[in-house]
Amino acid sequence: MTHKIAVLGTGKIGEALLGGMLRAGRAPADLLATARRGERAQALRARHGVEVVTNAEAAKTADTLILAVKPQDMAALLDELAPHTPADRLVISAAAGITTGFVESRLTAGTPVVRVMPNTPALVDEAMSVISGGTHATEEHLAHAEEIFGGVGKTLRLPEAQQDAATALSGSGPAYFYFLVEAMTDAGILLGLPRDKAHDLIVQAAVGASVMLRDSGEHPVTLREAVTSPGGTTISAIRELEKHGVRAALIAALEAARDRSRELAAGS
Ligand SMILES: NC(=O)C1=CN([C@@H]2O[C@H](COP(=O)(O)OP(=O)(O)OC[C@H]3O[C@@H](n4cnc5c(N)ncnc54)[C@H](OP(=O)(O)O)[C@@H]3O)[C@@H](O)[C@H]2O)C=CC1
Ligand SMILES: O=C(O)[C@@H]1CCC=N1
Repeated sequence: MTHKIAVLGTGKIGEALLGGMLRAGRAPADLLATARRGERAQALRARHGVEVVTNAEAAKTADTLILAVKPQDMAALLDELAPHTPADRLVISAAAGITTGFVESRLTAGTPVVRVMPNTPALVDEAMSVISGGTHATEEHLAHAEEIFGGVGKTLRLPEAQQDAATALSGSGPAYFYFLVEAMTDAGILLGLPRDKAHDLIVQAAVGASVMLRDSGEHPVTLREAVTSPGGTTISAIRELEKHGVRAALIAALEAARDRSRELAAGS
């Protein structure tokens, strides 16, 4: 029997996962999607060739349900799903803050639930997905989640207590880098470069630095020191970053993201 996977609430992250599963070789017939609006359903069918069904149909038909609605929409979705979801379905929640306990409490007792925090580089198969199991999730369920999310990048298992922190680091992480690129491109404008050239210079510096961080095995401090020539340009910039508290700002920013994830768990 083929294993059917449904994405429920196919927005930005849901569509990224859907596309990734297709690139990884799953047949469109083995995938289902759900959407709230007709035009969204139409666009998903046109772009991916998958069937777009109701949430109830997805719960009845698919073996694995990936819930990708906003945390604020999760309670309503679970209440809609509960009467149609047999306890043998694997339910994977990708929502920030939402605990496996919350999902379990709204579905049939014994339903296996896995919490996953992916990120948008799933679109280019470079996601980081952090995986935690709920009360009834077995090794087999976790391995199945790893197989799905491993198709769009790296996976890491962490205790659920660390999911809010992981959300702050890797879930939201890409946004911080885009923000830095945007700010550094503005700096290029100030220094008199055309915007498109400034953008290209910073993006390639970011790509090069990212590949070195990932592949060189060197600590970031070592890599930074190699750029920082005595009496040179880099240390003049680093002094300004330290003077303006950029390290403290980043620590505070990620702490705020972690706290927001906790608030979302509480339904606010
Ligand atoms: N964006 C990201 O980088 C990441 C997001 N996440 C998590 O993924 C989830 C979705 O985020 P994101 O993709 O950014 O948000 P989106 O708003 O793009 O996606 C959510 C989608 O769910 C749809 N939806 C809401 N309720 C229902 C319902 N009852 N039935 C069917 N579809 C429904 C929405 O429809 P409509 O279009 O009508 O609003 C929307 O298309 C969140 O919980 C977030 O925490 C996790 C990791 C990274
Ligand atoms: O901003 C958010 O809430 C979601 C979760 C992680 C990334 N985006």
